[in-house]
Amino acid sequence: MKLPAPRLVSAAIAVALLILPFSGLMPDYWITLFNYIGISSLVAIGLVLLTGVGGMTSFGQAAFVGFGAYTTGVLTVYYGISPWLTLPASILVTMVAALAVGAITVRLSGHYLPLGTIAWGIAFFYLFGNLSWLGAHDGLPGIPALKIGDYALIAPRDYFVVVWIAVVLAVIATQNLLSGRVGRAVRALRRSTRAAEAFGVNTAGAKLMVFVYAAMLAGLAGWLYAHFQRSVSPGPFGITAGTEYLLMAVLGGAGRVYGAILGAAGITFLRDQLQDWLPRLLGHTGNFEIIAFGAVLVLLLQTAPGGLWPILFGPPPAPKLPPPDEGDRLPTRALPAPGTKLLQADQARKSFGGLVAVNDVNFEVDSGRIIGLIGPNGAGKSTTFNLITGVLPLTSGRIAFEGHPLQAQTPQRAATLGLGRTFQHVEIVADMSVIENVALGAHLRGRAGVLRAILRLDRAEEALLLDSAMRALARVGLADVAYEPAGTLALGQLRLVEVARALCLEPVLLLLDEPAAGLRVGEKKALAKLLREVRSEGMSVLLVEHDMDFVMSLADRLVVLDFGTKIAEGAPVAIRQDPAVLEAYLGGVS
Ligand SMILES: Nc1ncnc2c1ncn2[C@@H]1O[C@H](COP(=O)(O)OP(=O)(O)OP(=O)(O)O)[C@@H](O)[C@H]1O
Repeated sequence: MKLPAPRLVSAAIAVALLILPFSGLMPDYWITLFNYIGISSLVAIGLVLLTGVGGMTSFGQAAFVGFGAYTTGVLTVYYGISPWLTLPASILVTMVAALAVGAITVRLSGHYLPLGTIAWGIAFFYLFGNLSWLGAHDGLPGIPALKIGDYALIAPRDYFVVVWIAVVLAVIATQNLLSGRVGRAVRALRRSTRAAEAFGVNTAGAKLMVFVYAAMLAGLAGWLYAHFQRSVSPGPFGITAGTEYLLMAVLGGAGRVYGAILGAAGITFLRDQLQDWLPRLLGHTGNFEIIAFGAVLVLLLQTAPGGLWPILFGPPPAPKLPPPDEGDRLPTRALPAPGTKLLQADQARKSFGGLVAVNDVNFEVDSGRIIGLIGPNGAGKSTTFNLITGVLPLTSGRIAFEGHPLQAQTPQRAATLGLGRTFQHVEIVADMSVIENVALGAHLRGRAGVLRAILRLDRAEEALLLDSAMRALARVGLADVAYEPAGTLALGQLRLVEVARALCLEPVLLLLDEPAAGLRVGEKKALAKLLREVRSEGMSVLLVEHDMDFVMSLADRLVVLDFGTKIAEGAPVAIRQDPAVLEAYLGGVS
């Protein structure tokens, strides 16, 4: 049986937490523990975004807590500045440090990225411990308590309010960020960087943004920690603490914001109990809880890699917003007049070492036409697609789109110019709803950035983006599965989701890589009808397809490649009779 909806449970827990510390029933010791849980939750929420959502595993987050803590420590102890004024300074210093470290770190991929975070995590720990003006390994004592007027927030009960207000604000801000246009792009990054880039997402920028956001939350945690502890020393900002924060995010559910609080509570309680019980059981003291944490992590990764939150509460709900007012639409793109020269490939060549995958190919695509790009396996069709869409650079030759040379093309620029594509091997974010996958296609048609999302000022635009996604889904006949997780759909449906996503870009040229593969007969007919419709609206289509009946019945013109070389071009009727094509591709069957 499923527990009640997360919101209900979290509301009940929140109310209980609000009442208990002030009821007199909870001893100070436990309230203190809850304060540490709150402070750790802030770091873990950042890690949810960074690691769970953005896919960047960081062991070094404790160092950013250190930046926040030492900044306020130095400013309050040496310069006597009010702690409330040092809050922005703590966050700003952490932000600057994160920008510097992140600019290098987020470029790393695979296991180099976590290794990189370990490296700077250790480096900052030793830096804090060796700078004499930071008190070296002894740290900085005498940090003042937070005060409201003359009232110092020293009692755990008082500090509880400050900590949990910060946690609630961080949860709201992070949820808001994730539910908008930028958040969708970040969520797409981990599963499909190629898809995100193909629809205009600046992946390096999005990764850096997440990195800095997570560090700022850690900086806030550091500020809270310093004024609660009223002293700072390097110990809590080292790699052990960094690993614990990561464990919190993984335990709760690395992709879920509320999971961060659950994980922080789980690990903090566990550490507290283990530090109590293990020395008694083993007869001497030591950091034995680290061994237990290691065991928990291994067990968790084997049995519940998604963490506890999804097990308890299932997948996150798909976003539903009230539809925009009648007639309210995203701005549309003006399509060129039918017959205008759109795409021109002139002696386009791509070599992979000694292999010439595309061999000085020439062809043109006019607006309002469907052009089929066909050829046997390995003929160079997908490579040609990748040259046009900026995934691969040309070795020589020229490709121009609406007069713009595409030599220094990136996938993001291709999307900006109006090139919308699907992939030969579907690139879908499986754990995101179908409608959000499709809305990713409209990324460039929205403007809302991080701040607007956090402040929830993006709702009107978000409603338009989701409305546009719903319309595209309706066009491909998948409106009824809009709110399902995309991973639950069959391959044929996923291909149609990709078509809908590409349509959501409002492309000038739609590039479809084997869209009919895996489709049933009825679905193929519906897709053919849709492609004729978009052609009549003035859109052009470049279609790579192995299903000859499908492509012959649709295309105005065919370009035939074999071993990277163009061997024929013309109307489908002529191509059917072309001896070179029959020989190379159709195997003599007309
Ligand atoms: N990144 C790469 N590195 C090296 N060789 C590659 C690369 N990508 C493609 N090739 C080679 O280039 C040639 C053309 O491949 P491409 O995928 O473009 O063919 P295709 O016509 O799309 O084939 P299919 O219909 O099987 O998808 C093949 O010989 C392939 O092995």
